[in-house]
Amino acid sequence: MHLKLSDAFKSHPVNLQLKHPDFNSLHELPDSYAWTNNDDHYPSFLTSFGADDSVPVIDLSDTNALKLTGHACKTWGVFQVTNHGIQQKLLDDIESAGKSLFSLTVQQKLKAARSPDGISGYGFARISSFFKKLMWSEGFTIVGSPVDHFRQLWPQDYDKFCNIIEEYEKEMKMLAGRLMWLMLGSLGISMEDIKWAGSKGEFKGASAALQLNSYPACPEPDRAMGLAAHTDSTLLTILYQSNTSGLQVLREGTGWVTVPPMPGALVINVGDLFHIISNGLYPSVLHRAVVNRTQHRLSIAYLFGPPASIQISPLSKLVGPSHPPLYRPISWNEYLGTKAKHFNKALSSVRLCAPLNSLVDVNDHNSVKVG
Ligand SMILES: C=C1C[C@]23C[C@@]1(O)CC[C@H]2[C@@]12CCC[C@@](C)(C(=O)O1)[C@H]2[C@@H]3C(=O)O
Ligand SMILES: O=C(O)CCC(=O)C(=O)O
Ligand SMILES: [Fe+2]
Repeated sequence: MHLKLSDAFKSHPVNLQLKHPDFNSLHELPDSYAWTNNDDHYPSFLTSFGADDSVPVIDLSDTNALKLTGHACKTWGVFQVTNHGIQQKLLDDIESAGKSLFSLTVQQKLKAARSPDGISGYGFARISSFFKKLMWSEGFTIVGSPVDHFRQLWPQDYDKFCNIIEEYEKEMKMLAGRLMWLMLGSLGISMEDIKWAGSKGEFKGASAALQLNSYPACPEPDRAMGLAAHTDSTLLTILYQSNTSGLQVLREGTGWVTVPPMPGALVINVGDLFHIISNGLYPSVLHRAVVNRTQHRLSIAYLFGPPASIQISPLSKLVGPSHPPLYRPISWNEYLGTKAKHFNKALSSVRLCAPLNSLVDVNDHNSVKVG
């Protein structure tokens, strides 16, 4: 059966609190937003101040980009890219579209609320249901055309906003394809190994979601959580975080490392599905967003994956007698359903054999060893 990405949560509805807060009216942190280490699966005390370990930055025009990408994926599961070909004007346009959206009144935004079994629309992050405390953020997810929702938000000029989204998605899709071939190439995988990429390797049937995240300035940032620690259920994610810091990644042996915003750079996360097809060679990076006292922060994530209902599995070239497949075949839709049910245990729930020593399995985040 050919399911679309938008069908992923039909059998996993989640009822998040519909009434959304007006963050601007909150001058102190309500208890429902105050996180203690017990509320988080990955405590804050792991934050590394001034660690000299920093997320790799790769210039995509560098002749060595393939090798550098392989090393970054293997050792970090995340890297920043420069010279990626996305015009600054487009990044500015999507940022200001996001700002217009989140500055609408709560009543207006709720007209485009995501339904419990839907994928697109306004609301808290889906993973909120796994936490007792609320996150200091709001989000808007776009899968397919945003026109119906945007008509609710901006009855007069929804067209202008739809065009920006369309253009952004077109450019991101091309960049995602380029990054896929760099990441796959670094593993010795070529076009004939990925049938669903199409004869020209342009990933025509790929699915994607665009996630706009808004983190208002927060009266008590040290006790709040912008977006709780998670891995992305994607092949890869392209994140634009503009010029306000907040993104942190968990580095084994070091703790939480801030990904510093660099003008015009984009952050690339290895997602759970790439971890699966690489047969565990590339870890999907655990990350979170923290908030700050004075600045509103906006981030835009392009979540890229395979066609929603094709089965993906560890690539046959990476599997052999000494490297048995670590994961069973699964489609993106099924994986999203699994994530909706098991959250951070989703990857281990599709794992075929237990890691030899779970203390060193970087993608079993329940046992990850941090110093
Ligand atoms: C395709 C998707 C991945 C995502 C769930 C979604 O259906 C669309 C939103 C994505 C997002 C963005 C914020 C963090 C996250 C964990 C969440 O709650 O919604 C991711 C989901 C994911 O990667 O699992
Ligand atoms: O806002 C950020 O920096 C992180 C966003 C994120 O992790 C996501 O949208 O999946
Ligand atoms: Fe994420």
